[in-house]
Amino acid sequence: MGVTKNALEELLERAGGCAVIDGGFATQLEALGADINDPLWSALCLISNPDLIKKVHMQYLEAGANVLITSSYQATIPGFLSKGLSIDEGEQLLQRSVKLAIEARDNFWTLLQKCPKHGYNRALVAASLGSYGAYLADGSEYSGLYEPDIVLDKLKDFHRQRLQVLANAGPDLLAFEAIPNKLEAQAIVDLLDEQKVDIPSWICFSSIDGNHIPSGDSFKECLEILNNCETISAVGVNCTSPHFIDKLIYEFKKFTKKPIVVYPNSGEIWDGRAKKWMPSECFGDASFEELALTWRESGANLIGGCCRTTPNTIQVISKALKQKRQYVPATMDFN
Ligand SMILES: C[S+](C)CC[C@H](N)C(=O)O
Ligand SMILES: N[C@@H](CCS)C(=O)O
Ligand SMILES: [Zn+2]
Repeated sequence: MGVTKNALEELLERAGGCAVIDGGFATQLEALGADINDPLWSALCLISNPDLIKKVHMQYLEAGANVLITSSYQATIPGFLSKGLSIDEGEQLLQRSVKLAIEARDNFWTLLQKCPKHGYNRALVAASLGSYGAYLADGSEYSGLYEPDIVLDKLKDFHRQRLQVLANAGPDLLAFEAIPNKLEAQAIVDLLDEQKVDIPSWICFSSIDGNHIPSGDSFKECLEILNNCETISAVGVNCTSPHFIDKLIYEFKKFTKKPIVVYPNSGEIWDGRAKKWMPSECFGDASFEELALTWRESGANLIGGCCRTTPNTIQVISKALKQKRQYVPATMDFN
């Protein structure tokens, strides 16, 4: 008897073992003219310019993304309340983030039906959930250092309502992004279990030094927490320099059997106080061709880009992975 595959496993099978995620969402919003210098960051556009959100999703689909990550990274009910909105309105905006991505995916898929040999996979929609640090909007998703009173229960309280609303909005996946400490990973796992969430989810960590997550916790400790949670269908790293990715894939493979997700930023560094990207050694789009092939070879199952990457980066990744297919066993078993 075959075991039923979840949406993520099906996608990985359709994509030959390695699927493409989209790129920097906020980055492309800004490139199209949005001003997101705000505590809500990219989620501000859920209020001010939902059409632009859909346009960014469309551009990533055209570039070859198999997974769209929604605009909810920094969208929270408390964040919306501080803009003078009601809880109800906040919940509607969270739902809107999923709806916009689903509409873009469905429109794109309908258009493709006119071209029988289009070569695209139908994309999945992953509802984004940023960390408590992202909500603070002080750059602490890259330090992992929260105030001492931010204990496990407080982090669960922070994540509870948004998780419920986004899960009920009908995404294919949940994407916990740039989680900076193991306490928050534990809070998320506890909530997924308590709420009996059955949507395949991934948790990705950020890293500044390539050896630990920002708080100093080890990847081993973090993965031990995630390995026990069935809802977590993939684990990985995002918004981290491409420099560290290959080494981290090997590190992950030592400690987990779950599929591995990598979507680094360009290598630039975010100054959380100045709210600016600092010039540093960074990777241009062309370098992502070879990088993506290397990461797939090393064992990554989902590859994309995070901040400061664009649809062009994703097109480079998608083309590289399509042109140079790798041998894939008939059945993949991640258990
Ligand atoms: C991934 S960072 C660049 C997002 C923005 C940050 N949370 C802030 O608002 O400062
Ligand atoms: N999904 C978010 C991640 C920021 S680290 C974005 O791409 O804007
Ligand atoms: Zn990022």
